[in-house]
This record gives sequence, structure tokens and C-alpha cells, in this order.
Amino acid sequence: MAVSRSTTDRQRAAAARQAAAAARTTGTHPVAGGAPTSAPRPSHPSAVIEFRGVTKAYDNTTAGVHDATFTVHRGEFLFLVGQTGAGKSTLMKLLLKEMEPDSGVIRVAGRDLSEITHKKVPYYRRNLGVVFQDFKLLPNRTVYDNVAYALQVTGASRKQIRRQVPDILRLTGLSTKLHNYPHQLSGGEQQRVSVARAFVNHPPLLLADEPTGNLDPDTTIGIMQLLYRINKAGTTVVVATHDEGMVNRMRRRVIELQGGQIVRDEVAGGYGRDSESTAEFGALMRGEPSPTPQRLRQPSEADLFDDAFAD
Ligand SMILES: Nc1ncnc2c1ncn2[C@@H]1O[C@H](COP(=O)(O)OP(=O)(O)OP(=O)(O)O)[C@@H](O)[C@H]1O
Repeated sequence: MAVSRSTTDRQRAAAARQAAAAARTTGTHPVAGGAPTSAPRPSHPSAVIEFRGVTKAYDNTTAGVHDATFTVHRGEFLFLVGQTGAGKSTLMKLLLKEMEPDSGVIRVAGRDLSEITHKKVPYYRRNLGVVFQDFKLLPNRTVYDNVAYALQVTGASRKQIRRQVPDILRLTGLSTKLHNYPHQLSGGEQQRVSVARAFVNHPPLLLADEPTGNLDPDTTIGIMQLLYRINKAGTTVVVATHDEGMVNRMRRRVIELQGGQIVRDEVAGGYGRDSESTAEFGALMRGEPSPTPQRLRQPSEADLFDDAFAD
């Protein structure tokens, strides 16, 4: 299937340079374990995720992901979109090393995931923040303990935990809910706890699979602001979603899957194909004003990075 390209190679290279520059100024660190000097080099210095001809089939007839090739650079924000069954979760599971590809190579921060032994997988995953649609919180632990637990497993000291947990709970607007248990929280609050837990280690890579799937539109905006803020702090963010509003508002890179294949990869795309961004790009090329400026502009700091959310 043909891949629609609404951006030129030059635009892509410029975006990569921008991401690399952002990463330099924010001081992000390498993922996949190992000291920077001993870590294998990615094919591009700022590449965080590299898929090269990756195929994963569940059986002879069901392609989870088929021949996927793409690179995500440090500091990028990527949406994975596609209809149900398109392969988004499969791609996430491959990244988490919950399953192995049948063929192709997946590298994270230059490290070939096939070379990470079973025993080392938990160490690899410590570099990843993960957010799920169903939150996956520990039901018999408080908000504070759910977040603290993520630090404990990495061997953080009590002092670190006492410093970092309140910080992240403030950032996520949960300071007044420290002692609540998950069942005493709304869906949006539970998802904020799950984002806090994913981000408390300041991972270089954050993966979110349908993070707003169970939330109403207003709560979705709160989660979106958080992800935006985390990305601004230098973390590379990958979000698999059906949330058309979120994708269209944020205007970040979009990869669309269909039947396991990548059918679209846009630098600042919308949820649907032939989206307004294509129209806007055409208008820009013709030197005309943007056709729907309100919906197409990149969100400003004022739109998303407002302090109303932090307490
Ligand atoms: N464990 C499994 N065994 C067999 N087939 C599977 C398995 N998991 C997924 N599939 C199939 O692989 C394809 C891709 O599924 P995947 O869950 O990756 O899609 P998705 O884009 O995440 O869908 P959704 O948006 O509904 O979560 C689908 O056809 C699905 O039925």
C-alpha cells in the first residue's frame, strides 16, 4: 500500500535536528541501560526508536505488524493511530519486549532488543514509562505508595522517594489525594496517578496505550496537558490512540497503521487521512492563508502548559 507523504525529506531532517537540539538542551539521557560510552550507537545520533522491516504475525492469517520501518528521534511526540485491530498495541508490546518480532530489527537507543536477555528485560523496562487505558494501579496501595513503588523497584533511596514523589504528585495535580486509594478516585485522577507513576523516574521514553480511552473530554485535556508537559521536559512520548480530538488538537507526528502496515507518516498530522494538515500544507505551498487556522495551529504554551493544572 502506498504511503502518503505530506512532508519533504528536508522537513523531516529539520525536525530531527530540532529534536536533537531540544534533547541537548534538556539533557535527556540514553535508554536501554548501560553507560553512554558503552551503549551501542543508533544509526542516527538522536534516534530513540528504530523499527527496520519489523513483522509480527499472530498466525498465518493475522498480521499484527507487517514490515514496519520508522525512526523516532529524541524529544519527538508520536501518535500511533488506526482502526481497531490495526496493530497499534502489537507495536507497543514489541517495544516493551512483551513479544518478539518474527523478522526485522527493533532498536531502542541503539540497542537491538533481541540482544536483551530475558533476565535483563526488567532493567530495560525501567527506562520506559508506561501508561495503559485501564490504569493498572495497585488497588490496596494509596496514591503516594503507588507512585513510590515505581521508585522503590529501581532501588531509589528513601530520601529520593520522599523528595520525588511529592514533586510528581504536585505536577500531576494530586497533592490533595496522597492518602486516597484508587477506588476513591475518579477515572481521570486514576489516570493521572498512572502518568505520575510512569514519569516519576523521568524515563527517556514514555509509552501510552489509549491513555484517554476511559475518560471524558475534559479529563482527556488534563491528561493531554500532562503528556505535553512531560514531552517538553525532554522525554520522547509515543501515544497509541483512537482519540481524534487529542490528535487533532496537538498536531504532532502521526503514524497511521492499517492491517499492520504503516500507511501514513506525517510530521504534524491529524487523526484522519487527507486531514486538514494536508490542505494546510498545500495552502502554504501556494502562499495562501491556512484554510482552517484555528484547528491547525500548533498548541501554544498557553493552550496546554497552563499552571491551572498543577496545585
Ligand atoms: N494475542 C493475539 N493472538 C492472536 N491475534 C492477535 C493477538 N493480539 C492481537 N491480535 C490480532 O492482531 C491484530 C492487531 O491487533 P492490535 O491489538 O495490535 O490492534 P490495535 O490497533 O491495538 O487495536 P485496538 O485499537 O482495538 O486496541 C488484530 O487483527 C488482532 O485481532
